[in-house]
Amino acid sequence: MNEAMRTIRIFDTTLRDGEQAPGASLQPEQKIVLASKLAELGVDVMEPGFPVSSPGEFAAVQAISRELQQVEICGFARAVKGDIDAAVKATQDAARRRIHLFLSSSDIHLRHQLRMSRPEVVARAREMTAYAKQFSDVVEFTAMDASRTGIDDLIEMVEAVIEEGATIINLPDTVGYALPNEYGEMFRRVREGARGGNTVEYSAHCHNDLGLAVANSLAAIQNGASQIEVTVNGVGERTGNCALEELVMALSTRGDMLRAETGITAEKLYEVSRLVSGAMHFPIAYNKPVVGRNAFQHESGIHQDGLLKDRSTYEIMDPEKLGIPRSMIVLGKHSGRHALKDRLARYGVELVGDEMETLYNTFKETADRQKVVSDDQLLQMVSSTLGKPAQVYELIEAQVISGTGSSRVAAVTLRHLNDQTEATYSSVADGPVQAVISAISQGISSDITFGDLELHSLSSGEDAHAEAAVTVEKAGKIFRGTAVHQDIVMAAGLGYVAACNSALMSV
Ligand SMILES: CC(=O)SCCNC(=O)CCNC(=O)[C@H](O)C(C)(C)COP(=O)(O)OP(=O)(O)OC[C@H]1O[C@@H](n2cnc3c(N)ncnc32)[C@H](O)[C@@H]1OP(=O)(O)O
Ligand SMILES: CC(C)C(=O)C(=O)O
Repeated sequence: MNEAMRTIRIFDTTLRDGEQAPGASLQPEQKIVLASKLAELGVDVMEPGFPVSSPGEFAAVQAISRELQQVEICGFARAVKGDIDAAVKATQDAARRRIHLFLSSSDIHLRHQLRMSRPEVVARAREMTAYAKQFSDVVEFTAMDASRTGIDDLIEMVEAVIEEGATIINLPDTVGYALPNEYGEMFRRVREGARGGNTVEYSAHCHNDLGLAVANSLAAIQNGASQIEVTVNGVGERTGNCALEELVMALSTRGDMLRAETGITAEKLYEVSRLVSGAMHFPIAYNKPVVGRNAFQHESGIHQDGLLKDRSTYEIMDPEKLGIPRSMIVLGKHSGRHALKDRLARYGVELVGDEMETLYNTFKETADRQKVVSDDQLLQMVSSTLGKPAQVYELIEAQVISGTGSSRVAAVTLRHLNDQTEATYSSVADGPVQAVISAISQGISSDITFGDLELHSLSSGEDAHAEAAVTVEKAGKIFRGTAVHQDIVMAAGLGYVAACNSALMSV
């Protein structure tokens, strides 16, 4: 018989440990917006900051405690009265709150950072836990650097804080050093070996220095942890923390083996990931699990063929269930005829026999010279194969006047391929890309609205090329267009026109 499913509590520390990543600092107003999105996502506990660390941090934790009554709020503190007082005060108005205090347990930290003896540290842990307990029934105690602590020393500290009323014991892998079997074993030994060890809840908090944060968190779950501390996109100190989206999807995808689930609404994962990335100005790696651009995109013909026959051949999760717009096929030099035919069919184009072979050969020659082939380029190839236009709009020219003043002036020329007319449009905006997009919009059907633009550099150096991916919306549906150009403004304009062509020609 299958083991019963356990529910794992998600403790989100994006706004505390996540924000400790160099360059990730957020303003209190940004924290408030992100906190409400995290609450919608369904996190169980939220650590919105470190109240004693600055007036802004205190204000953010206080505002979030007041506004988000549906989530348990955590006040973070060193084993110092002043820190606990600040955490208590900042979380005063939360509907449910906990005090989270931490103190190092490893010899390395005791000797080199705290410069305290073990008896002194254990006494401090006791005293501060008892102090925090006066203010909150729920007290989480973290033995910092637990994974590099001798097991007897760790058990001694855990027993002391349990006696003083700690209700949750967090055993972090502070420096991302542990291996999954060691980390899991530590939880088992503390749980079974500490006096009162079976009366408290256990939490894992893992860092990703060796790329093991998620694996270690799963090992902790398999050894009794019922709370996992995570951050969106895995942001955090150094190489970051256990990524919320990766842990959640590992549990949901491999629930058959892990027998544990969370209360996270998977459909919101992608949106929250993008919001955090935007607010922190931290781009998401293309190959990042779950939310990275390539997580559900395929360029190889054999994979594309399998996916078109049945997506389970090469995908273990459904991107649409994660709120990720599906665009699984990317055309490039590794693509085959099945993928080409599928893409053409989206535009109502069907080529057979020699025409298909001609297009395929042109496609491969072009693809050999560049990273990816955009839809716009493909449709141009179709036009030359058939000897007649296959797109609705073509961007003939785009010019922008930039300068030190506050506005940019753009002029674009569009050709309407059905009747071969050309027209020029102009616009003024704050930035050059905005000016070009706005000028193009004037010549495009009014039922298409601009959605989003992502610009990336595909290479570095003087001949660097920009890749633009643009989305537009028509009748509630999203369409995407991509373009590559040495001129960043042209790349954006061509990508926009490609997206509009997709919207107009899509069947
Ligand atoms: C693994 C983690 O993520 S731990 C959290 C790390 N996060 C942060 O540090 C972000 C916010 N920090 C800050 O704003 C500041 O460091 C503050 C306000 C907390 C402290 O600032 P300062 O008082 O100027 O101290 P500073 O940061 O230079 O040094 C840390 C001090 O805390 C002590 N300390 C470190 N951890 C603890 C702890 N858990 N309990 C008690 N004291 C501690 C250190 O030993 C050192 O003490 P010392 O001054 O006696 O040598
Ligand atoms: C203090 C704890 C929670 C921590 O952030 C760590 O050990 O990395």
